[in-house]
Amino acid sequence: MPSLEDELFPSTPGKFKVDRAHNMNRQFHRCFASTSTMFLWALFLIALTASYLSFQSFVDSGSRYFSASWGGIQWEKQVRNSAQIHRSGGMSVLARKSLLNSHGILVVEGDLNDAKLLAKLFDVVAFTHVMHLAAQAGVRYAMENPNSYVHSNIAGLVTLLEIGKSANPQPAVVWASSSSVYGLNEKVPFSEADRTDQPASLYAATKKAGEEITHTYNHIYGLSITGLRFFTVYGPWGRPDMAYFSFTRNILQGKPITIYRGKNRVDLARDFTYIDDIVKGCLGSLDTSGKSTGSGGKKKGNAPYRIFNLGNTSPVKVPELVNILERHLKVKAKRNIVDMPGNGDVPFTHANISLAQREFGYKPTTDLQTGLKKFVRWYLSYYGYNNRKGLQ
Ligand SMILES: O=C(O)[C@H]1O[C@H](OP(=O)(O)OP(=O)(O)OC[C@H]2O[C@@H](n3ccc(=O)[nH]c3=O)[C@H](O)[C@@H]2O)[C@H](O)[C@@H](O)[C@@H]1O
Repeated sequence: MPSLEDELFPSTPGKFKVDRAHNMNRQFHRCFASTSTMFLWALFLIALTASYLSFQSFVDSGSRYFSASWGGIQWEKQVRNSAQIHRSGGMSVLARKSLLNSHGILVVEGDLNDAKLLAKLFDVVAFTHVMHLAAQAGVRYAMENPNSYVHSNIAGLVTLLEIGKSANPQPAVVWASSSSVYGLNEKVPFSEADRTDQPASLYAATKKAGEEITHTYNHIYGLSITGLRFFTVYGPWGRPDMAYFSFTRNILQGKPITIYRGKNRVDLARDFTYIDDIVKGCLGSLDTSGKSTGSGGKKKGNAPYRIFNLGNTSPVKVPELVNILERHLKVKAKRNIVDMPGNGDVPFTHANISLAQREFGYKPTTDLQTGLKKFVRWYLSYYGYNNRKGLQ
């Protein structure tokens, strides 16, 4: 009898360490920020994979992480209906699984490495765009489970690109790269043309490899490619492994938090970017993605190959992040300050977003103070802390 862990996680090595306290009887929610923008494309959102998503939140302890099977006339009909191109106006929602379902958007639970499933989906629907957000994410976990990064971020990406290049019509592909590709780059703020040949972690190296691999599919097959370098995304429904999330949990539970400090005791800093701003960047990328030129694996002309930074352009030091959380939670953190271990972390990130601003008007509007307030409000309500006195 497979253990609950096996039930919850796929066959791939990509086991993301989920805090089981979050798991127990939590409804499976695949979550994205909601947006009022209308999707005018038959969009294939690859938000499920053998490992965790950038915006993955909680998995129901009772349900299977992957649906047992797919296919058949009824299933194909559901996929087709769900991918119908709607006329403009109205609301298309990227949010929780149940909400997606209530808007007639079918969520197909499957493994990014399942080439048969992806081929079937493209056989059933002529997708015009793919928004590929699935990955084994996380800088530090790569040292514990390196194969899961290769499996999802390299093999999984190639599986998707192979299906995309053979599709007719070929979709335009927008996918999640990472600010971590800048690695040990010291020129700030980071611009897309800066050095990215010194990744500091295996995770960053697989994202950099993804940029090179997608370039070959653009060059050989005419796939339109847009890579988005996300800068430390945070917000409601986020990832429990990330600092802002795990710090909130520990502060509320009275447990200590570990704050890494760089060389010469310098504070680390990140260009934290709120999820709603990231979603606007994703939508802007889809709107302007340009068409793939090939079909059935044959290139018929040059197709766009683009890379954009999606950041907030104002890095904040990690200790300041903790100060803001303490203010919103009205609880003092138990700080344990240690020198940054050699775990692939970089001292700072800082995005130059002028390219995305020029190309599709990307403009982040949520500062960290405001974004963390929204996150804390969501966290307290989702985990039922609301009845605590004195907490907002
Ligand atoms: O920008 C990105 O592309 C990356 O952003 C995050 O990576 P990271 O910035 O390391 O985010 P956190 O893990 O939340 O760490 C934020 C900061 O807190 C620090 N930290 C983290 C954990 C901890 O226990 N203590 C601590 O001080 C980290 O060194 C870092 O400076 C995501 O985890 C990556 O998946 C993503 O690719």
